[in-house]
Amino acid sequence: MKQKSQDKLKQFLEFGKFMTQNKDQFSGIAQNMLSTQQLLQIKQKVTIKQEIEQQRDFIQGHSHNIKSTVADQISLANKCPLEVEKLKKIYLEDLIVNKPMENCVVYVKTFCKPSKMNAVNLGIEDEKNNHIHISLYNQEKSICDLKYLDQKYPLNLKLAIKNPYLKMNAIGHVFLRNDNPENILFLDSDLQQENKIPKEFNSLKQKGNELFNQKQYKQAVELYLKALQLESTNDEKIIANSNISQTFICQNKYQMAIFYADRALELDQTHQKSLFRKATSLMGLYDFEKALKVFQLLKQSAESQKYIDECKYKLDKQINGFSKDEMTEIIKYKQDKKLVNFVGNIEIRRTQKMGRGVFATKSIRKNEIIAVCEFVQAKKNKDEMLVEYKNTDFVINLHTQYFIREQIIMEMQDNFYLRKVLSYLYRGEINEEYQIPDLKEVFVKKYYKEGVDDKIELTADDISNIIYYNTFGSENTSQLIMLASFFNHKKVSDILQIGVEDKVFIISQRDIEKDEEIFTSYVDQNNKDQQQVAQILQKWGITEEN
Ligand SMILES: C[S@@+](CC[C@H](N)C(=O)[O-])C[C@H]1O[C@@H](n2cnc3c(N)ncnc32)[C@H](O)[C@@H]1O
Repeated sequence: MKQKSQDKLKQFLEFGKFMTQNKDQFSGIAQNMLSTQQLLQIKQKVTIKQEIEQQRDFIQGHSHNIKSTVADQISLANKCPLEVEKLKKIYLEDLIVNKPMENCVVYVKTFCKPSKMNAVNLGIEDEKNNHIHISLYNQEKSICDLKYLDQKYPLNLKLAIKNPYLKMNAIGHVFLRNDNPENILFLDSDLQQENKIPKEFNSLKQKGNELFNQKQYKQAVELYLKALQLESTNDEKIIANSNISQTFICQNKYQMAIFYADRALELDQTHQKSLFRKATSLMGLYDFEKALKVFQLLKQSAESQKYIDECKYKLDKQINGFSKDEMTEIIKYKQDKKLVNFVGNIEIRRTQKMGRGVFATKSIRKNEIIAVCEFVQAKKNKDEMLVEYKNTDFVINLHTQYFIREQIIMEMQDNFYLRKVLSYLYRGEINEEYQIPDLKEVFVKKYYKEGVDDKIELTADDISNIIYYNTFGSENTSQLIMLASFFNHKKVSDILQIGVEDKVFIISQRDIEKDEEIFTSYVDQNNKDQQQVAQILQKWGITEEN
């Protein structure tokens, strides 16, 4: 394990040098800012997982010496008593090192399998995605029987930790320590909750609604689906489908919301809530034209009129064009919700001379939102810079490139989707037979073919190449906008890219005909230094500008 991380560090350093030697490569545009908090959380989670896995490997290697005793029979006796509700609820980030937090409780769930040395070691996360290692002392008398531990501490086991104590040990390792088993309360794991599920439609619906109100959407959907499996009446089916639709709206999963609203509407095409939910979802997908038609099916009321007016306004703007400022405003309007991925009327096709490119499948109007997709970004953070790269501002930019790579490698370990998207970019760059991804499947549905896609592997070198050819950077930030990487270069860009939160909006800057190729510009459009522009483009293999 140690060797592995040393190798990784070596690769990073080599990559940094490579970046410095090729610094002209990395000019371009970048506007958005994203905190490094996300990266640190991922790093933390991966590190804890690795530590605990290492211990488990060790235990497995010595299992012939280890026996569990009768005292270790599984017991979930210390179920959560009510008194915990009187304690102050805090999060992992509120803890102070070496100070027991009296009369407080932190709610967490496990995210990896347990191990045991002197204490039982668990990786836990709270509702804010903070992760930490916890050591439970005095829980088990015997040493370590992994089968037993796995049963007692399953994944996603919910725990309430009373009077949590964050400890720093002699070598600076910070972890939660618990010596008193009574302070660890086993709440229900998802598995145990199964047994409590009611068997009758109304109770299922009611329980689903309760979970919905607590924003436990996934669990609520499960109950509504269970209710649908019963021999329910049409009215009941309508309610359950419509409620599922609403649950997906709350998660900004509009395609799914439409699917379930439609199932309710198949049984009653005038069901008001389902019509409303479908129309709202279509708005969420920026399909104002269809949304308007559905809103117009609602019974007339002041409220439905309000939605119709809003929808008409947006449709009119979509047809007649937004100014850049208006567009930014509209996008901001969505900021209070979590943004979703969207792919409009575009697809990837082969070009004559430039490998793959992005083409319009229908005519696209000026200022239309062509796509919304996530991106990976690193921003300058002086504290985290490596000493060797501290000298010039330019090098800071190189560091962000380097940092992105680190971030991607960390994220890829758990994020299959990211691996898949990157594999399309990478193979596109090296293979004659460029792969043609279905953008909707990859970016919106995040579709996955078991047995085929799970073989995707990318080495650190592959990632370096992807970043080398696809990342844009400025002095402060570097971005890898995966979907945007399929656009070829032209002097004057056809598109505008606006970053909002963790997404980039790709917006047309002119009317585009069906079947036309859509281009972006790889260089800063304000750069008047022709020689420099030519040099930058040459490195992309572009000698003549179209
Ligand atoms: C970000 S990728 C664009 C997608 C790429 N065509 C593909 O199939 O993966 C950049 C690469 O596309 C090619 N390319 C883009 N614009 C070009 C242009 N105007 N002329 C020639 N090649 C171009 C170059 O090979 C460049 O390195």
